[in-house]
Amino acid sequence: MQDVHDLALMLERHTPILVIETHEEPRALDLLTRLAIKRGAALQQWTLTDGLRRLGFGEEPGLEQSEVPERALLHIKQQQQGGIFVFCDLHPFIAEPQIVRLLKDIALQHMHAGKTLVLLSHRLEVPDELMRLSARFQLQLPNEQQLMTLVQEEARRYAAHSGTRVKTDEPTLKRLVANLRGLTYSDARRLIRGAIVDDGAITAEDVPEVSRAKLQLMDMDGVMGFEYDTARFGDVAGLDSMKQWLQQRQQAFLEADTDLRPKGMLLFGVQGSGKSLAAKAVAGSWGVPLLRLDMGALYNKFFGETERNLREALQLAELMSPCVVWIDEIEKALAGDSQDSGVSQRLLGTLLTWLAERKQPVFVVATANNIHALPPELMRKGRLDEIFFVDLPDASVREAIFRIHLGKRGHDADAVDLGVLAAATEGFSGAEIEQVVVAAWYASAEAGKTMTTEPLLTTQQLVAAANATQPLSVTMAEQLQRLRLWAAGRAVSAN
Ligand SMILES: Nc1ncnc2c1ncn2[C@@H]1O[C@H](COP(=O)(O)OP(=O)(O)OP(=O)(O)O)[C@@H](O)[C@H]1O
Repeated sequence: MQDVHDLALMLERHTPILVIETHEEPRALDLLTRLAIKRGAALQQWTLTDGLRRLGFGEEPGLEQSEVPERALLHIKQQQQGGIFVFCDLHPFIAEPQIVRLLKDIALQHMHAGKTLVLLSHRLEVPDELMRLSARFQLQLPNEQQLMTLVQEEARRYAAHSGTRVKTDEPTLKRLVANLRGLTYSDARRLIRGAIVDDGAITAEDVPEVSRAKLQLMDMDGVMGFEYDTARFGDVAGLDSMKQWLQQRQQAFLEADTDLRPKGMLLFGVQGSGKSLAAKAVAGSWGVPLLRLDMGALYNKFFGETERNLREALQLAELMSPCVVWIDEIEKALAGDSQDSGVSQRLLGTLLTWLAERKQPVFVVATANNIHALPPELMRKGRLDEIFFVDLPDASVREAIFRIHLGKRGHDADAVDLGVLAAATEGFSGAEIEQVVVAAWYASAEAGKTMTTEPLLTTQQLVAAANATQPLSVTMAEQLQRLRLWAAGRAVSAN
């Protein structure tokens, strides 16, 4: 097994403290036990509940019953015998000065007494004093072949238990296995089991469910969210040049080598012009998961660890690849002010480095309302592939938006005069047109005094709803003009 071999190599390099960050404690202990047996070394484990005890060669309770880590460490420091000492619950105590000193004392005995400490926790910040005495070891994650074996094992188990074979098909199985990449053995097994037991089959519906569960397991919930709600290009009226640009890149995104793969795009424009809808449509039309990165939550949830968490979120996106990562209102995180002590600058650095170095097919769709707040470094050619300006829809696109939203609510768009509606909604955004349809629906429901039967909307009702609306382009005419001026020559029109 590769892990035992790698771990043995680390011990041979005389590393006094090994740090293993994992949620798979039993697997790590099993590995250490095998290693200890192979080397004929004594193995002791400390936990908060059982104190120190011997592992691997049969248990010998009462070695040092202390649940207090200082006493266990002192015991190890004073004993003559060498060996491997695994501390499972040390993370809450690791920063305490006595603990640091004792760990250091034992580590310094490493060469002559042959004592190796292993710190095993789900997460562990090693204090600076111990940095040079320690090395991190990462348990290997299962590759696709091993994941496929796990699926087969679970399918056999289910069949033996229920007497029926698990139904699935080759493409779904492949997508499921691809979505399990990056998970530990035990987490992958749990998700596979969950996918099978509900209906005795691995179906297309299990794939997004597994992606969502995986995101939760990775503890990025809130910062990186899985969006079920994707769209298709057919749901987006207009934006033809952007759609064409994306269609030309779909194949390269899914199949090309790293250098040729498209990286992403920035969409900016007035509120409600369909930027978010377009981000959803990229994922839906390309048939890949959509992850939403909430830059605001990065700041709030992990105060003081913002860049590290952005890095982790982006690594996670690679594990979820191929996927689209949608960074909504990117200016909110990157604009920066005198108060943030350079965090936004460092976040930008982290994002740009990742964009340049990322290995997996992850397509970024960043959306922004206020382009003036964005740092010029992000706008430079080559960072993202293109910058699109989403302007207000022209008359023909307004007709198409009416058609989509009337259709969505069960109304026949051919029963109204779309030309008249387009003329009545000059300067309206897509979101405002949708609101006109919704408002007219309520008004007509009110007229018919019933909410249960679908009222038939008339052109007049829709025009009345439009006339009662003051579009943002009127109240924010100046900002819109500034956006258009900035876009000229710097961005491509998405429309
Ligand atoms: N071009 C369009 N075609 C169809 N529907 C549209 C279009 N533009 C906007 N809409 C409708 O308006 C809703 C809101 O638009 P969306 O949230 O995508 O705009 P946005 O530009 O991201 O706005 P914001 O900047 O306020 O987040 C969409 O969910 C959709 O229903």
